[in-house]
Formats: sequence, C-alpha cells, structure tokens
Amino acid sequence: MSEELTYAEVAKHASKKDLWLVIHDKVYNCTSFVDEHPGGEEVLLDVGGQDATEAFEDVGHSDEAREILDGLLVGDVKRAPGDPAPKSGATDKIAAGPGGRSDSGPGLGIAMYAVVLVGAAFAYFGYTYMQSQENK
Ligand code: HEM
Repeated sequence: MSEELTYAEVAKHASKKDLWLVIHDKVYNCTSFVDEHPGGEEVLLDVGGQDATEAFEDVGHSDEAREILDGLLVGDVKRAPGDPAPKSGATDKIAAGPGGRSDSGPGLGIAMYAVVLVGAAFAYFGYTYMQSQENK
C-alpha cells in the first residue's frame, strides 16, 4: 500500500533534516541517505521537495542506486494542475561542467576565426593605406 501525496505536501520536505524527492512520480524520503550519497549532499538538497527525475536520470545512476531508492519510498505523487513539471535542477550545473562546455566550443571557434579574419583585414588595409600615404 502506498500513500498518495500532493506536490504541495512534498514541497514541505526540502531541508537536510527532512528531505523528500520525486522521481518518476514516486516520493522518496532521502533524509537518511543525504550524508551517504556518493554524488554529495549538495545535489540532493538542490532538488529537495521537488521533482528530481531528470537530475537523477541524467547522471545515469546504477541499478544499485535504484535499489536504494526502493528502500526510501514514501508513496506516489498526485499531480494537480499547475504543479511544476519535472525539472533537471542540479544536473544543469553538472551538464555545464566539462562535458557541457564543449557544446559551446564550436560556436566560440567560429567567433575566434571571425575576429582573426577581421583583424587581418584591418591590418592589411591599414598597411596599404600607410604605403599610399608614403608614396605621396
Ligand atoms: C534518492 C535519490 C538518489 C539516490 C538513491 C542516489 C544514489 C547514488 C549512488 C548509489 C551513486 C553511486 C553511483 C551509482 O551507483 O550510480 C550516486 C552517484 C551520483 N549521484 Fe546520486 N542518487 C540519488 C539522487 C541524485 C540526484 C537527484 C542527483 C542530482 C544531480 C545525483 C547525482 C549524483 C552524481 C553526480 C553522482 C556521481 C558521483 C561520482 O561518481 O562522483 N544523485 N548516486
């Protein structure tokens, strides 16, 4: 038998001493696990009282991690209209880490080429201008 909890109810449990997470529409009480989490307490606190489905899945947690989840189950979440959609939370920061930064790499590369080209063009025209002045 599992309890049905509203989103508003889950949102009340967002502190380190009382931490619930929603993953795949199920509510987990992670209070006892915060200190043991191999990924650190910070990421769990970031998504405390919220939907952590995306954050949890983005990391690609092992089956072992999923077994731990089973032991923390409190109940099912009952979504009401206007409840927040699943969000990625802390994973944004992780995605923007070494892997995420490479995404902006190609864009920056093109910008760098443009700067070099424009610089070279200025240098060329400046040089020819000075030459023409000298020849006067
Ligand atoms: C109650 C929910 C969670 C449980 C039971 C859990 C459990 C675990 C476990 C057992 C590991 C070790 C690696 C593995 O077995 O996959 C791990 C690693 C990790 N977890 Fe979680 N996790 C939870 C939620 C989250 C959330 C919401 C995030 C948010 C981003 C997160 C981020 C990470 C990261 C970044 C690692 C990698 C740590 C490393 O390899 O240095 N976890 N987690």
